[in-house]
Amino acid sequence: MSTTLITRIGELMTVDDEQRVLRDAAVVIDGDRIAWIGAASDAPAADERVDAAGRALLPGWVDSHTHLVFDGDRTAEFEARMAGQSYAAGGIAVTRDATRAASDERLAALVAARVREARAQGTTWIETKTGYGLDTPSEQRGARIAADGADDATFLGAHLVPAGVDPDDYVREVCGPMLDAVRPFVSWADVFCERGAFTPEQSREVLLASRAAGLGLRVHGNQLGHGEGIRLAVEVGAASVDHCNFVSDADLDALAGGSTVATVLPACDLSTRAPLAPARRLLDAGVEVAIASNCNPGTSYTSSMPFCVATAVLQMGLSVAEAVRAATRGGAIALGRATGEGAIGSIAVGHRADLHLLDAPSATHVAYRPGMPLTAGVWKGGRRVV
Ligand SMILES: N=CN[C@@H](CCC(=O)O)C(=O)O
Ligand SMILES: [Zn+2]
Repeated sequence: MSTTLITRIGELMTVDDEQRVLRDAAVVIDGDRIAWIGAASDAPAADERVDAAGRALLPGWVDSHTHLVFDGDRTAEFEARMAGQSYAAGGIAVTRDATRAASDERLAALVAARVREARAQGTTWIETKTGYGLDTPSEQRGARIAADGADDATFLGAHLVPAGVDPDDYVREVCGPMLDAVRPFVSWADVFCERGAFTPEQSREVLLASRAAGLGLRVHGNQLGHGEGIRLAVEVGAASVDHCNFVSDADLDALAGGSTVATVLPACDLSTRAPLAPARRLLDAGVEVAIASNCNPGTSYTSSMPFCVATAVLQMGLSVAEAVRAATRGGAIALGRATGEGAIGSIAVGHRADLHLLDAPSATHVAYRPGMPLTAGVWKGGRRVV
């Protein structure tokens, strides 16, 4: 297996247990793993040498929440929103129709193109969901395409009750034949627990059936108003509850007392003109916070993690170190992949060599120069992909 030395790193943000930041540092990649970290002056020789010339090196972004398996866009809905309308779950049906009409090949190509866009901005691990099929054959197809195109695949049959279908019948289908059909392709299940989507009771039913089928759990919760999504996520031991725009003191206590990550979605909050998720308050209460893009055609048509990190710093009150951690290690924790051999989201010996070289001397530039193309190189599993 060949080795690569990345040397003369101006700022190496490890996001490791001690949150170490090394200056004039080097990293050695061996195969798909990180084999060595230390001072550039002590670095061992390697087959290939990359001169970072003072640039910053970070873990690749871990985007733990996207919906990439779709066709069509929702420009008209976005324009209406910018003219004052509020977001409602019903728009999901527009994307469902466009997605069902697309061929398998076209959908797979769309997902691949979206993953390439994300990677070009430093994303090295990406989760994606079904949820624009909404019947058993279409959800199964979405699950297969999600599993082929992304690193983690999530079943979101409980995204919207299709018009004309009885909600209880639909929940029975999600928990029965649909779950059986997607099971070979996914390791996670998610539910949109919100007024206009699924009630807490329906959501609990879907989550418990999914857990019984061996899937890890995630919840879309408290996006459009106060409700039970966050507390339900903690109660069932979900790995993550995502959105969290409306967080009561009881929700905060539940999160602080549990192990569920609160995933905030800054680009979605801007695109829906929602109150920003209270990431500062969550961190201050000791809650593990992740940042993800929520790339989807309805509420957040971007996969730019640098944009999300910049927004978290500029608008949500996070420090650069907190935002970088949330967008790397936080996402890895939300996907159960932050520890052990081959862990992602931090730079440590034995972890996967998923790395992001910035065209800047420090990670601060991601927030200081928002919207600028600052990705100089990306390694995924030790292989240079950008
Ligand atoms: N809120 C639920 N699901 C997506 C939006 C889906 C859509 O509107 O197409 C989200 O995470 O924001
Ligand atoms: Zn989502």
